[in-house]
Amino acid sequence: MGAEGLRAGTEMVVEEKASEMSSTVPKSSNIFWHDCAVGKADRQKLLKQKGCVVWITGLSGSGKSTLACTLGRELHTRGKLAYVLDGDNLRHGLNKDLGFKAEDRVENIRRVGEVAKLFADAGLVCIASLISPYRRDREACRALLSDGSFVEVFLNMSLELCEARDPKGLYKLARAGKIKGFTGIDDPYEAPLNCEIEIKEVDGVCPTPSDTAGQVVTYLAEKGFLHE
Ligand SMILES: Nc1ncnc2c1ncn2[C@@H]1O[C@H](COP(=O)(O)OS(=O)(=O)O)[C@@H](OP(=O)(O)O)[C@H]1O
Ligand SMILES: Nc1ncnc2c1ncn2[C@@H]1O[C@H](COP(=O)(O)OP(=O)(O)O)[C@@H](O)[C@H]1O
Repeated sequence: MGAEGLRAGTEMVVEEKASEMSSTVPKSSNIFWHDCAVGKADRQKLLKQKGCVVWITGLSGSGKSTLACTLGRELHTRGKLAYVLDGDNLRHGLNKDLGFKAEDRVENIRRVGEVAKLFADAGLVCIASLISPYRRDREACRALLSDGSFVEVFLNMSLELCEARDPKGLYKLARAGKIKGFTGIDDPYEAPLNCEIEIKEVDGVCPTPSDTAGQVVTYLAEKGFLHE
């Protein structure tokens, strides 16, 4: 095969691989996918686990960060490598240029979805905890992962409960009109329609973080993510 034929063939493979790996068509042209000799399967073998994303969604105060950390610790104790991507924390760095208007939230979720996908590709259990209020954006993150490796956990706590907790005093500020566009008050939260795990209050009592983390660990184990 001449140099031209080889180049065309290589570009075709590169385009196929890139479209498999990326969510959107890149803006830049003349970019090429470069594969490495060590792949996801090799990393999973090394770690004795399978990469996946546990995506925790819910209102502010619903317990996302608490669950993310409890789950992270539980997996660590079991010798499984996990990493928490917390919305609040990421807004101090990667997403510090973003606010809370709709388009910023969309971009926030898109970026975290892509980062989570990289962590899963690295072979880790990536725990993402963000309000992620728009269904479409969560579904777009789900679509980035291969079948079954996006596990959506919905902390379905009532606004009343979250507002009563109000650990940061943000609901109080939102009610006083000092924060505009606060999720659940004057900005929407779209509940998942088909999440893998839904956590609800039972007789007004919320399951403990430890019980919920246990439920997620059981799910991950049953689906085969905690062994190679
Ligand atoms: N307007 C408004 N609406 C909702 N939340 C607000 C807002 N302003 C600040 N905060 C604080 O930001 C945290 C949510 O960040 P996220 O990145 O998870 O939000 S989102 O997914 O982009 O909607 C959220 O943290 P959590 O309480 O842990 O959910 C709040 O502390
Ligand atoms: N399962 C739970 N039961 C009782 N209180 C909880 C539970 N999970 C979290 N909390 C408390 O609720 C508040 C909000 O939790 P947090 O994890 O910060 O929520 P979010 O990240 O969704 O804003 C905190 O004071 C936390 O200690």
